[in-house]
Amino acid sequence: MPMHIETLSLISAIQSLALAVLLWAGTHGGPGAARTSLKLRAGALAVESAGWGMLAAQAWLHPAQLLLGGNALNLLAQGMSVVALRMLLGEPLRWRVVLAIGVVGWLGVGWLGVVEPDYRLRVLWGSAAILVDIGLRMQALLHGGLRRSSRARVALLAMCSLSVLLLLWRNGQLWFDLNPPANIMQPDTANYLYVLLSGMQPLFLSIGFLLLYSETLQRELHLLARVDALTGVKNRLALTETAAQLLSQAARVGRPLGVLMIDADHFKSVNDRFGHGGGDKVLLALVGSIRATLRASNVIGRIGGEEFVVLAPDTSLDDALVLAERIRETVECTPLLVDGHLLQLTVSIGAVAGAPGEHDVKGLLQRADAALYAAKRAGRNRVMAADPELVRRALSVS
Ligand SMILES: Nc1nc2c(ncn2[C@@H]2O[C@H](COP(=O)(O)OP(=O)(O)OP(=O)(O)O)[C@@H](O)[C@H]2O)c(=O)[nH]1
Repeated sequence: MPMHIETLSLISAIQSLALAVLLWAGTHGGPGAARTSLKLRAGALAVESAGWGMLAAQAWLHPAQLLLGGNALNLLAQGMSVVALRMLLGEPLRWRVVLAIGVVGWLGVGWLGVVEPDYRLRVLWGSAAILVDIGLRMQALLHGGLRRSSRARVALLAMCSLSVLLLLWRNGQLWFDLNPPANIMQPDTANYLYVLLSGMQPLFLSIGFLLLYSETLQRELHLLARVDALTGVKNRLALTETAAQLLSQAARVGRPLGVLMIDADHFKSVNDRFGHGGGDKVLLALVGSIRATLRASNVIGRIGGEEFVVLAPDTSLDDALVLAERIRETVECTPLLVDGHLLQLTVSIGAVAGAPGEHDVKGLLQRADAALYAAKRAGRNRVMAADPELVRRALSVS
C-alpha cells in the first residue's frame, strides 16, 4: 500500500495534539502533584505533536532545521514524559539527569547530522539517549511503591519494553540490513513501519499514564478517607480496620493486644474558654503528648471529638495499664500554652487487653469504652481497667 511519511507524521501530530488537549482538560481537580504531572504529560504531548508536525512539513524546511528542530522537540518531549511519570509516582524527579541526557543527545545528533553526517551513528546516538529516558521510567515503575497487581504499572512497563524493542529493531535494521534506508524520509517499508509504530506510542503511553493517574487518585482518596483532618492521626474507620488486623496478628502469634480509650476531661470548658479554634489547638497538643509516650509499634487514632484510642500490640492488661498511666501522667504534667494562657489538661483512660484468639473489635472497643466511662464516673484524671461486671452494667446503660 503506498504511504507517505509526511501523511503518517501529520496523523501522529494531530493525534498527539488531541491527546494533549484531552489530558489538559482532565487536569481540573485532583491533588497537587498528580495534577501537575498530568499537565506536564499534556505539555510533553504538545511538544511531541510539534515534532511530528515538523516531519510532516519537511518539504518547507531546510534539512538542518528539520534535524535540529525535530530532535530537540523529540528529546524534550521524552524528558518531560519521564519527569511527569516520576512526579506521579512520587519518585525523585531526576530532572538534572533528564536535562543532561537531552542536551548530550541533541548535541550528538546535531554533530552526526550536520558536522560529520552519519545517519546510522546519529540514530544510534539519539536512540541511546531515549533508552536512558526509558530506563528512568522503568526504574520508577518498578520502585515507585505501586502494587505488583497495578494494571497501570503492567501496561506502562509493557509499553516501555515495546519502545525498547522498537529502538533495537530500528538500529539493528540500519546496521545489519543489506539495503537500509539512508534517512527517515526515504520511502521504505522499514521507515513506514518505524514511523507508524512510533506514532502510536503517544496514544498507548497516554492510556497507561491515565490509568496510573486514576490509580493514584484512588490511593490518595483511600488514604484521605482514613486520616483525621485535624490531628493527622487515623480516624475511626482506619483505626477499626487496623484493630481488626492487629487482633488477627495477635491471634496468629498468640499474644494479647492492649487497647486504651482516652478522653480529655471537661473539654467543653476548654472550648467555652478558648473558643473552638483554641480547642482544636489543645486537641493537637494532646495528640503530641500522647504520641511522645508511645512506642513505634503503637497506633493512635481519633474516634470522636476528644476521644482517642491507642492500640498496643503484644501488650497484656498489666502492661496496658502501665502505658495508660504514663500517658495520663504525661498529659497532666505538660501544661499547654493556648493563646498566651497556660492550661492544665487531664485525661481519663479505659484500658483493656484483647485475649489471644479474640476477633471481636467492636466488643473490645466497647469494653475499653466501659472502662473509660467508669474512670469518668470515679472522678476523671485516672486509669481504669475493664472488668466484666462493669462492662455488663455499662452496656445495659447504653
Ligand atoms: N475544639 C473542638 N472541640 C470539639 C471537637 N469535637 C468535639 N468537641 C467538643 O468536645 C466537647 C465534649 O464535651 P463533653 O462530651 O460534654 O465532654 P467533656 O466536656 O470533655 O466532659 P467529660 O468528657 O465528661 O469530662 C464538646 O464541647 C464538643 O463541642 C473538635 O473537633 N474540636
